Amino acid sequence: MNFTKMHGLGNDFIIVAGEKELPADADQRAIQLCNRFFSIGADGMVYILPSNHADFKMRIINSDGSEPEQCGNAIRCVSKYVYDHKLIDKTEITVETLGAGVQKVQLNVQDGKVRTVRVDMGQPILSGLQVPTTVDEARVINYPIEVDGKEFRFTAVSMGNPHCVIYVEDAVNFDLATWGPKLEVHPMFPRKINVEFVTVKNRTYTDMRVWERGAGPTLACGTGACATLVSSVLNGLTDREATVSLKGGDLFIEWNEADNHVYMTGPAEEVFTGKV
Ligand SMILES: N[C@H](CCC[C@H](N)C(=O)O)C(=O)O
Repeated sequence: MNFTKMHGLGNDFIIVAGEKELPADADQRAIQLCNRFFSIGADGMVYILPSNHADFKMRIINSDGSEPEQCGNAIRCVSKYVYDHKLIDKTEITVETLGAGVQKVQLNVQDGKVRTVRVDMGQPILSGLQVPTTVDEARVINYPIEVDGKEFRFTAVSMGNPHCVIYVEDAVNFDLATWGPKLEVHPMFPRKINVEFVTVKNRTYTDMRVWERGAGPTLACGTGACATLVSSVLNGLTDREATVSLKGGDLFIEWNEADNHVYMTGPAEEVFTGKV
C-alpha cells in the first residue's frame, strides 16, 4: 500500500488515495500502522475515496481503530494532497465527510504552493442529546460534571464529532494526561468525547490543549478548535473570530452569524511518502 505522511500543526496522518472504498480491515490496519514504535506512527489513517456528491470523500480512522465522523486537520491535509498530486485542478473544492456532509474548501495557493486551507466546517450541533451527551437540554453550557471527586464545568459542541470544552486557569500546563482520559470515557458521553482544556487570553485569542477521543493527546485538533470558538462565544468569552493556539500552532476560527457556519483556516504539510 502506497501512503503519504501529512500533518496539520503536528496532528499527523497516514494518507491513502486510490482505494474505491474503506478496506474491511481499516480498523486493524490503523492500529498497526499508527503505532509510533513498531510502524509508521500517526494519530490516524485517512482515506481519500470517490464521492457522488463532492470532488472526493474523506474517511478517517483513529489510531485506536475507531472511525470518527469528522476531522478538521485531516480535511486540510487531503485538500492539499489532491491539489499537489493533481487529482484536481482548481483551488475551490468540495469534500464529503460522514459528520458534516459536503463541505467547501478554499486552497490559498501562492507561487504554486498551498500556504493555508480554509474549510467550511458546517454548523455546530448544540443540542445535548445530539452531541451526544446524556443531558437533555437545548444547549449544554458551563454544565457540571464530576470525575474522581473533582468537579469540572463543560460546554458541549459537536462539529460532526463530539467535544467537551472546559475552561481552566492555565491550559498550557494543565494535567491533560490525568483528566483527559477520564473525561473521554465518562458515562455522560455515550459515544465518548474529545476533551478541550481552554484558557481565554483575550476576546480574539485562546490557548487550548486537547485529549482526543480514540487518539489521546495530539498536538492539534481542528474540530476541537472549532468547538472551542463556538463554546467561547456561547460563554461570552470571545468574539466570533479568534485564534485558537494549540501546542502544534495556531488555527483561525470564525463562527459566521449570517450562515451559522464555522470556518477554520490553517496550514497542512506533506512530510514523506512510502510503501508498506
Ligand atoms: N479523534 C477525533 C477525530 C479527529 C479529530 C481531530 N484530529 C481534528 O483535527 O478535528 C474523534 O474521534 O472525534
